[in-house]
Amino acid sequence: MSSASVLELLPAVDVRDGQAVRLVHGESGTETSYGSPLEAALAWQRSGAEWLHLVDLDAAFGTGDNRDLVRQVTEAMDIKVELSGGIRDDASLAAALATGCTRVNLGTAALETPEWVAKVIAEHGDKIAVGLDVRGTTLKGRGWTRDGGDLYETLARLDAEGCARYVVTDIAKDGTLQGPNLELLKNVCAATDKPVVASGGVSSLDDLRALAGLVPLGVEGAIVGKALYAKAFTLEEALEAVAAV
Ligand SMILES: O=C(O)c1ccccc1NCC(=O)[C@H](O)[C@H](O)COP(=O)(O)O
Repeated sequence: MSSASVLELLPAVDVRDGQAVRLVHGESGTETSYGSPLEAALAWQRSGAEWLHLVDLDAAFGTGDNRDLVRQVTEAMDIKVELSGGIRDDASLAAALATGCTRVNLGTAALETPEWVAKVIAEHGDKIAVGLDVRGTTLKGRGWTRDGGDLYETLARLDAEGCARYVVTDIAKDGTLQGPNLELLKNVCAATDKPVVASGGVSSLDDLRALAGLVPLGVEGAIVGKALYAKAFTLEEALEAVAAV
């Protein structure tokens, strides 16, 4: 479990075809574009973010990659960066870690090549997080398009392998501004002692306060995407709201 008492906020920059975008339910083709990923990342940094959640959606979907741009954005940051999307083998992991990011988030690999994931967890420790992206309790890989087994069975296996942290996304909520799935997060926290980063659905400062209320259970951080781009609140307001809980 995390020792931090204030919920960490990770503003998201999801990159598709060189642009910062947000998707609905993570579905390819539902993109709303928000311009330059570097400008977006710098704006979150200026607003006081301590973390950036940076996703290469093309790498996740297998429609190419934005590797050079992702490296450029990561190198421009003075803050911690969590990299996600298409990190599935030695080459993509080496490229991700070479950007100087703080940690990477593995998704599909944890479902399809568990032996490799166990090996890199053993090698890299808390530089590796695993994304548990679910519909109901079924995990999804390959850009959230393919079933990948049961959430709790996979969580038990990864815990036994020493996985340091989980990024938990309810795909039904992602990009919808419908609020996070607090029940799912509580259930995951009850099933593991490792810190959990919540992702998907944040719509308001009250959602963030509710997530901050789960810090004692093991929720360490929250990824915020659409709500910031849609200007539901500012990052400054969000940081203030979670600091007051
Ligand atoms: O993270 C991935 O690898 C990924 C793969 C395929 C589709 C989406 C993916 N990530 C999306 C995110 O991490 C979002 O930025 C995050 O869940 C924010 O959601 P929201 O606040 O609801 O916009």
